[in-house]
Parts: sequence; structure tokens; C-alpha cells
Amino acid sequence: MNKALRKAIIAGNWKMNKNRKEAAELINALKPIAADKTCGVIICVPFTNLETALSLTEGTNIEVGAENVHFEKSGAFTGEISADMLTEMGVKYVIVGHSERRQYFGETDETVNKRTTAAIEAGMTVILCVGETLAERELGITEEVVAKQVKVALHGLTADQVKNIVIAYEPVWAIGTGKTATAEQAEEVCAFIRATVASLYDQAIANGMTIQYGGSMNEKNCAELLAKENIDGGLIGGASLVAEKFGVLLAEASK
Ligand SMILES: O=C[C@H](O)COP(=O)(O)O
Repeated sequence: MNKALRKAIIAGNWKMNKNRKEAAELINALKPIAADKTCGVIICVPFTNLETALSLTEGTNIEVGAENVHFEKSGAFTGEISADMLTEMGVKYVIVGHSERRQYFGETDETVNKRTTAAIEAGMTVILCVGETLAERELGITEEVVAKQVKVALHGLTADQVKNIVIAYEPVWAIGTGKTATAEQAEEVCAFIRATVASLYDQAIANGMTIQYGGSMNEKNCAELLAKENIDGGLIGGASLVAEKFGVLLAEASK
């Protein structure tokens, strides 16, 4: 099956949590837990923790990512961080289009496309987040919403560039709510995302793409979700803040 050919990746999204001391403690606890795992292991941390995370993970199998990136290279954009600033530090991964950015900070499909493009052009790997709200699911327009998010985000990117994109399907109603999509619901939308990518590029590109599920994925429900054909890992919020819990997810994705 194609799933076996794809790399499973578990990425932690720490969101706005952990000061430098707490970050160091969590990473030091995570290192021995992650060491023997074969899945991709990424921790996406606040900008203030990037330096600490990069230095503590040097020589380990833990990769470090940022939680956002601006689309301009430099200039008068107070509070923003460019892709070049991140890559110069050694950061190779970045989350783009997280629903919290869309919901609270006015992120649109168009700015998600610009941020994705800038990060890809700088040589980064992007974890691109898409997902419907509860109202959209109840209206029966999940597929339309997700297809538009994927199509606009990837607009203008070549097939080669898309190889450096991981898509995370995160139904907004499942994020931080303790409400997980059922494995069937998650699989259905992840398969739909793969078909959308195939329609934009080709089946080989779609078959090779890592598609994650995110939204209250934890040590208890991860086995069922990760067993699905089109779910190649997870983007993990709450459960990534506790080394032992994150370790269970890493172990499951490494089977
Ligand atoms: O980026 C991660 C997602 O927003 C999921 O967060 P959560 O696992 O806390 O629900």
C-alpha cells in the first residue's frame, strides 16, 4: 500500500506555551523517548524557544519548526519573522495557516498561499493546516471548504515544491476541545485532500504526500487514527506538551 511508502510524521505544536526553562526541560525529557523512534519527529515552538530547541536537539532525531512565517523577505512589518531569518538560524520546518491564525489573526487563504510560497522558496518544509469549522461541517460543505483551502494555498507551486509540503487536516471543532473527529471522519477528509492534490498535480505526488490529522489527537486515540490508510501522522497540540504522552504518539507512528 502507498501508506507504507510515506513518512509518518508526528509534529508537536506548542502554541503559546513554555518559557525557555520549561522548553529545555521538555526537550531534555523528550530526547531519550524519541531516540529510537523511526517516524519523523518535529517540535514547533514559539519563536523565543527556537534557539534553545535548536541547540538542545543538535545531533538528535528531533527536528525544530516555527509556528508561523511572514511572506516578505524584510521590511516594515512590526512583529513578523521572515523565512530567511528562520533558515539562517537552522529552522527547517514551519506551520502555516493554523486555524488559530485564521480565526484570531485574520489569516486568509491568500495570505496562507503567500506565506507557504515564501517558506518553500526559502527551502523550508511547510506544515500547511486546513480544516472546516463546526458550522461548515453541519452545512455539509466540508469538502468545498477544504478543497478551496488546499487549492488556494498551493496556487503557483510546482510539483517539485509541493514535495516539501505536509498537509495537516485539522477540523476546527476538534482543536483543543477534547472532541476528536472519528477515525472514519478524519480518514474521509484526508483521502479527499489526497484526491485534491492528485487533481492539481498527479497521483504520484499525492501518493507521496504526508497528510496528518490534528485535533485532540492524544495517547489514547492515536492508534485508531494512525492506522488509517490516508493518515500519515499528526499535528499535536496539548499532548505535545507532556513528553510521555508525546512519546506514545511517536511509538504508535513508528510501528
Ligand atoms: O496544531 C495542533 C492542533 O491545533 C491540535 O491541538 P490539540 O491537540 O490541542 O487539539
